[in-house]
This record gives sequence, structure tokens and C-alpha cells, in this order.
Amino acid sequence: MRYAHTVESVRRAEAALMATLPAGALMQRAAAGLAAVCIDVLGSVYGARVVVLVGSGDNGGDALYAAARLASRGAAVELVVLKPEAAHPDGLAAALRAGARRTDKPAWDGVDLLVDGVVGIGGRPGLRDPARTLIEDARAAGTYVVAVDVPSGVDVDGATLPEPHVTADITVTFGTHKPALLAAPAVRAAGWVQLVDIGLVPYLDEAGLESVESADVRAAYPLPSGESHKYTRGVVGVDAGSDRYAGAAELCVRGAQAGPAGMVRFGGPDSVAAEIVARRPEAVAGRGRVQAWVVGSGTADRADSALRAAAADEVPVVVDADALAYWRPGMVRGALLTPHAGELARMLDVERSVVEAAPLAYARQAAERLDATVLLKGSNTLIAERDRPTRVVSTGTPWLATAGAGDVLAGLAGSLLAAGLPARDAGSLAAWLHGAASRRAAEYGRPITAGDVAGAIPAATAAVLSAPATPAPWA
Ligand SMILES: NC(=O)C1=CN([C@@H]2O[C@H](COP(=O)(O)OP(=O)(O)OC[C@H]3O[C@@H](n4cnc5c(N)ncnc54)[C@H](O)[C@@H]3O)[C@@H](O)[C@H]2O)[C@@H](O)CC1
Ligand SMILES: [K+]
Repeated sequence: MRYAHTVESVRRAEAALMATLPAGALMQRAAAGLAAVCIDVLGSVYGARVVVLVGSGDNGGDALYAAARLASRGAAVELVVLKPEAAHPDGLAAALRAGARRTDKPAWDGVDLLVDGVVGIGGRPGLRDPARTLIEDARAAGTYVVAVDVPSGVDVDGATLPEPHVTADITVTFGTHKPALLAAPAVRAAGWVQLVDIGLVPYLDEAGLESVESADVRAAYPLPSGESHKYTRGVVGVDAGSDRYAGAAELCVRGAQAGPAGMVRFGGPDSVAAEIVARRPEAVAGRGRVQAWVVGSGTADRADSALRAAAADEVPVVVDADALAYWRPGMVRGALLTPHAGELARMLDVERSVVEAAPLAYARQAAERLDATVLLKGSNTLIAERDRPTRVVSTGTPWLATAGAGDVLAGLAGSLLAAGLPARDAGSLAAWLHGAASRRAAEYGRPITAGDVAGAIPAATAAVLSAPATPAPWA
């Protein structure tokens, strides 16, 4: 996992760590990491032109000490000090001593790098002038932007983008990730995120948000053993499709067949079942004992009765598409709801645009109010559960926004549930593998169908399960 902590939690950990260190030591660690990334970006530092926007807090302090390091290596560093009376005094003195000079109006032509030290975790969302205009001018000139800790102006904890903000090419963040660096829409302002270890990890409490990585999928994926048979691997029931939407049923079955369960039972209408069995002969038609149900993809006006029938079995259920409208809090223990933003908006009785602007907040609210694990689909999929860190998965390609992709995801999640994973893990692994399969199917850049995605899940699974267990740099 990559972990993100809220501002409050970072502040608490920083205070505990700082109490063990000489004054200024943490800022020096941050500045050294920041300067190292800038040097990497520049390639050759001597003679490179660097503009540093310096705000009035410690974020500006980090930027100033990094500026000093770059200037002492021969970079031509220009400091735009936004509030001279409030700039970090020792940092400013160090940068000037090293040869940086001050300006109010940089000429952007020929600038190799802009360092955004306007605000960090102490910032309110939004940019005010002159920072706003300076950022706009730099962007218009195509200047490469490195943000210090977070892109200035984003909503750090809520990961929303309500007002003008910096859009960075790289964000160099300190100690731990912040929610805005992992979750949409703010993640889109961060660019490539580099985490600098400043020794904070032992002092941090549990993360509020965690990003699922390949190692997590590998560790949690349910593998069959030599003693397994089809029933011990789990049986997943699929009640999907209708005369009008038979295709949804097949895609859902294909998703389920691409997962770890030993068998797929198709519990939808007879007219659809005949077609499913003809096309996917490994599926067994008719209801029977299952360890998990998938209900809702293409069920149209049968959705209510299908969900009630599944709930009566008292096994975990993936509630998808048409069935979401009939979900009642507490209906099934261990349920996984899989709405997209429009469906979630209807369930919470708000506008879709409101959910899209603040998906993290609404996914969490939904998990509370609907009393279930909620997987909110999007380019950045969220899995929220009450009192647990929210998960984020961002393996998918934009080509995944295609009809039927959700049916495949629901089937795969059901298979993982039937194989014994709890809803939060089943949702996380399904979203991760579904996204990875979409990239593989799209060959990293061509249109795909939902069937292509289903077809690519086994290879995506093999790739992640067989990858050498290299520890992640933050592990
Ligand atoms: N506290 C620590 O131990 C460490 C902090 N570090 C750095 O310190 C940062 C936090 O520093 P601060 O708490 O001083 O806060 P910031 O530097 O993030 O910003 C606070 C200052 O900006 C002003 N401000 C707030 N919103 C603004 C806006 N939208 N536009 C313009 N000005 C605005 C405030 O009035 C305040 O003066 C971190 O993000 C990180 O970069 C690092 O040096 C590592 C160690
Ligand atoms: K910043």
C-alpha cells in the first residue's frame, strides 16, 4: 500500500518526531530530498534557470533551503517572495547567501524549473494574486513545475479542486502521502509523486486512505492448493441479465469465471440461462448453494426480486447496477455495492456533479449511510467501509469507460467474495485486476470492449501473481 494521512495526523506525528531532533533538522531533510529531485529533473544544474515561489509558511522554508542547495551548485535561482515580511528568515538568508537573487516578475522564457513553495499542508484551498497570475504565466510558457509537499491550492484532506491551484509535473511530498496525492480529482494536479522519507513513519497513526499496489494484490489473492476442489474454492452465483439485456449476464459470468472461485452458477431467467450455458458451458444453470451472489447487472425490472432472493441466502452479495436502487441499509452483512457516480448520487439523493467533485467524501458518506462496503467506480476507484481506511485503485485506463465493463467488474468481485475474501479486499482486488486487465487489453492505448477486459483478466492475474517479490521502496 501507499498510505496517505490527513493534515492533523501529519502535524501530530511531526510534533512527536521534532521533539527528538535539533531545531530545523526536519526542514533540512525535506529540503535535501526536494533539491535531489530538482537536480534529477534538471540533469545539469550548473547554469540552469530555476524560479522559486516562496510563500509565508514552512512550505516556503523548504523551498528556500532547496533553493540554497541549487544555487550553491551553480543554478541561477530567482526567488519570488510573496510576503517578504513573513518569509522564513533563515531560509531566505541561506538562499541569498548561496547566490539566489530576488525578483517580482520573472521572465519565464528559458526557465527550466518552477518550484512551487506557495503553501503546503497549512494552506487553504485556492491561490491568490500574485501567486495565481505567476503560476498561470509559468504554465502558459510551458515551464516544468515541481510542487513542494502538495500542489498549492488543492484541498489537501478532501482531495477536491474547488478553486485555482497549481498543476505540477512532479510533487515532492514529505513523510507520508496526503489524501490529495492519491484520490481524485486532486490527484490529477499532483503529477508524478515522489515521497521523501523524513523519519515520520514510526510516529504516524493509521492511514485514512491507502492506495492498493501490486504487492497487496499478490499477498491477498486466494490461491487454490493441492487439496482444493471446485466447492472449496467457492461457488459464485450470478443473477444478472434479462430478455432485454442478455449481454450483461454473459459479461458478468465472464468476469466471475476470470476470478478464483471454482464454479459459477447462473441464477437468472431461463431464457437467458440457455444462452449463457451455450456460450459459457462451464457455467451451471439454476439456483443452488453458493458462497456469494452477484446481482443487478442488466436485471432491469427484476432487480428488486433478484436482490431479495439473494439476500435470503445470507451470503455476501455484490449489489450492482439496477439492484442498487433496492438496497436497504443492513439488508445483507458483508455486501459490496458497486455504483458509479450517477448511481451513488441517486442513492444519496444528490446531483451527480456533486459526487464527481468530491468522490472521497461521498464514498465514505455512502458507506456510513448505506451500511455496506461501497466501491465507487471511476478513473480512480474508491473502496470505502465504515471505520476502516478507504482504499483507492488507479490501475485502469480511460478506455475502460465502455459499456459492460461494470458487469465484468461485478462478476470478478463476486468470485473473489465467494473465494472467501471480505468485501473490502474483494472490491480492492477486483478493481485493481480489472484496471490492469483493461490496460493490457488496450495495449496501453487502443479502444477496447468489456469482453476484451474480461479476456485479459487471467493474464493480468498471472502477471501480478508471478512478479518477483521486490519490496516497495516505502515498505
Ligand atoms: N512541520 C514540520 O515539521 C515540517 C513541515 N514541513 C513543511 O511545512 C509545510 C507546512 O508549513 P506551515 O504549517 O507553515 O504551512 P504552509 O507553509 O503550508 O502555509 C501556511 C501559510 O500560508 C498562508 N496561507 C494559507 N493558505 C494560503 C493560500 N491559499 N494562499 C496564500 N497563502 C496562504 C498562511 O497564512 C500561512 O502563513 C508542509 O507542507 C511542509 O512543506 C517540512 O519542512 C517538513 C517538516
Ligand atoms: K506547495
